[in-house]
Amino acid sequence: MAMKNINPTETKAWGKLSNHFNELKDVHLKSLFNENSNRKNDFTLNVNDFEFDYSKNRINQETIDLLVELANEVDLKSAMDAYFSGEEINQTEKRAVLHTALRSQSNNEVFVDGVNVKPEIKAALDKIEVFTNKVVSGDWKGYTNKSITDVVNIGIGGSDLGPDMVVESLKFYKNHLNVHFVSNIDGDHVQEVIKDLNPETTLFVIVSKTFTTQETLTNATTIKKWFTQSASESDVAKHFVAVSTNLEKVKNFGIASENIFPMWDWVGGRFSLWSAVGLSISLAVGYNNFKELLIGAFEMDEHFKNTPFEKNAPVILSLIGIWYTNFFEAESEVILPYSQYLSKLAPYLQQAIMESNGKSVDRNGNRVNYQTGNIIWGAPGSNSQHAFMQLLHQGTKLIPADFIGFKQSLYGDVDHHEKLMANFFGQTQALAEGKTKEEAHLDLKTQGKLDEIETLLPYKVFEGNKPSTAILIEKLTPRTLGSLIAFYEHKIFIQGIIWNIFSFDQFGVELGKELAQKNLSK
Ligand SMILES: O=P(O)(O)OC[C@H]1O[C@](O)(CO)[C@@H](O)[C@@H]1O
Repeated sequence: MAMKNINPTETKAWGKLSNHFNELKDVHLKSLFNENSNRKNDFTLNVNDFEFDYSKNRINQETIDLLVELANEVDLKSAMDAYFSGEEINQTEKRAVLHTALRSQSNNEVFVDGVNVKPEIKAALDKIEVFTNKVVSGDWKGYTNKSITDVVNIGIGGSDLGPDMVVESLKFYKNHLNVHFVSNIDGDHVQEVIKDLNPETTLFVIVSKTFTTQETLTNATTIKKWFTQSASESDVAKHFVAVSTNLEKVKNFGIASENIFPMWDWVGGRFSLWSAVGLSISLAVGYNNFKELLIGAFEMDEHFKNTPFEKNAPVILSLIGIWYTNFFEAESEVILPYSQYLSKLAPYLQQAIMESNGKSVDRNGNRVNYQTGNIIWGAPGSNSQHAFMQLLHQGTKLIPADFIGFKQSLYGDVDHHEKLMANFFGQTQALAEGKTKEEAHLDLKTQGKLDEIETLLPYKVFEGNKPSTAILIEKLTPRTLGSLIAFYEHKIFIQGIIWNIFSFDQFGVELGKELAQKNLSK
């Protein structure tokens, strides 16, 4: 099953969507709700512990039908089969894209170049489990025979953002180990992290798929130098482990071969937290929780793989994203998790989404004549309400928003949680409905601001009709987090297929690296 490389704007569905857009573009969400009293139910999908409420989007049933027609016309189904079965869909790098195999809980074999990769994945997971248990239990001893208290993940991009985001998101589940992250080439970053660490009780995890990344190698070298000021070269084996595909380079760096965890070419850096790249996650929350994260992702994979497009959450929400980008000409999407634990979700998704779909050449080698990858940004609510939400409510730009909330809090404080979720729902409602001139007039009158009504009135009106999707999840657990991340990963894939671009390479990061290298050798 090969992918079809179709220019989406040349499909029949695209033409129909353009006509449909002209009919719907000025229709207010309020009238869409008035027209259909069952709209919330009609446009909500329940998937395991998730409720995807997409009713506050500027769509009607015809929009969904036409978008699904578009997905069928570009043959999304064949592309999905190619994605899950290990075909070389990353054609520019001649690689399969198999992060889904890393978390597969089924007995299905998955072949890359004729070799079933499932046994290698299982062996790597076993190694992660054994190592995690040794470190967490205190059986793994440092060079002065003390147990490990601190772990430092040294990596950048996908070798940092994913693990860092998950460790932060699952803080509630964490054990006694303190996990730190060093990524920036800025030497102040590494110094800030190591200044309070004790080399006798710290474990360093160097994560680099290629083991050639300037930032990671520079930071690792600085840290090794710092470590060997108090310990000897032979002690390195007790304190340094690495995750990489490049065994030769790791060994040259002085890492013992038994301390090397594998990575594979068929996993992209920004999709790699499910592999040993997630070692610091496993160390922070224990292997069982790491496994739960994988199971959650697998559950979303199964939903995506086996559900008709009309009821398929990643498919429907990706298509709605296309609707905004290519018809409403929205340029950005905001991610608003109503959980402080998810404060690193937006930066993580920035790499996942923008490094994947920030492309302007299609799969036939032609420059695209339509918009692709969006600008992703965001921060947790309720803080964001007191920061940038003004622009969403009354600014000139159309910014579709993903609100992510949980039915239960983790510590169980009902008062706080009720207030948090009242804000969550209040924001989506305010964005959708707005406030009319009449309503604003009445407010000013009630407030006794009679003299100022005429001057203040225009500023007090909210147009509304601002789209949002509410992703409501039972509770933040390793499992639901896994599903949430997998949901966004599939969104990236689907949108890349529709836009007819290659989502899994990242040549755009190279030129700047080359020029930095040239500057250094001047
Ligand atoms: O894991 P590595 O090979 O050090 O790469 C780190 C990151 O650098 C990038 O290649 C971009 O510069 C990312 O795609 C990747 O996640």
